[in-house]
Amino acid sequence: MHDNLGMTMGMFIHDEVPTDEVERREKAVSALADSVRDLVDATIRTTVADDELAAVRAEVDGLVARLRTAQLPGPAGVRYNSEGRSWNWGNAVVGRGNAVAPPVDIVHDGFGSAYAEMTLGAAYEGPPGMVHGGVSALMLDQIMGETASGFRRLTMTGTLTLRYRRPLPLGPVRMEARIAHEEGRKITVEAQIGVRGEDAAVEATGLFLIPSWAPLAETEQGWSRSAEG
Ligand SMILES: CCCCCCCCCCCCCCCC(=O)SCCNC(=O)CCNC(=O)[C@H](O)C(C)(C)COP(=O)(O)OP(=O)(O)OC[C@H]1O[C@@H](n2cnc3c(N)ncnc32)[C@H](O)[C@@H]1OP(=O)(O)O
Repeated sequence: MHDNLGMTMGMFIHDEVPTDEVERREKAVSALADSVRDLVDATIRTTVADDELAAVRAEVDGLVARLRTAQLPGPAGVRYNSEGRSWNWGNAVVGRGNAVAPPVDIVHDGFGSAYAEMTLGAAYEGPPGMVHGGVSALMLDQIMGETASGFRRLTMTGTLTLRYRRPLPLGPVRMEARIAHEEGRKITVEAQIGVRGEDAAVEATGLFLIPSWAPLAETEQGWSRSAEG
């Protein structure tokens, strides 16, 4: 029996918020996420006394309670309006409202090719002073998925293969992805992440699939590049 695992195109939420309002809200949400990201870094690195930690915690709990006075019943989802603007503020890599996501701007330099530069700080540590291998995989999955999709079609990760060639130090990093091959609903993407100007730390190959329940191309929908699957 064919099983689409419960996911359909209908899970992308049509939300008729005017684009200028989306952009105003996005700025405000991003600014808060930036501050919360700073809070995460400070929480990891602080050496203040225990009673000061407890006092800060009480204030943070108060802030959480204020935000919860009005909130969505579940995750943010992927939304779009009929002007072609889409937004995905909860996405784990590029979500503008997600303080867990490193602040990443993926640049698409033509269909089938993309790159991004970002700084991965203390919150992304695995081996001492190094980027966690799962974080590299996460970042690569996102840029590879976006590259496969090109925001023209919906793609999902089928198989991701990673080769960790050398440890990646925390700090500024660069990743790149390009479509290597494409046949029907199957798109092979190659990518890498590393210190800019140095040999790749992690190399990746991924098979991305346009699900059988999704159209082969969605260009007529005109979704902007901030849409995510
Ligand atoms: C709307 C407008 C656009 C806007 C939108 C833009 C979005 C742009 C941003 C995206 C950026 C997101 C970046 C994060 C990307 C994730 O994180 S996606 C989340 C992780 N991945 C998943 O959850 C996928 C889970 N798996 C599934 O949902 C389903 O198994 C799949 C992958 C959709 C495939 O299901 P299906 O379409 O029903 O395919 P199926 O008929 O089973 O198989 C078709 C063919 O593919 C092969 N195949 C199936 N599964 C696999 C697999 N896992 N590996 C290898 N081959 C496979 C089959 O063997 C078969 O091959 P052939 O026999 O035809 O040769």
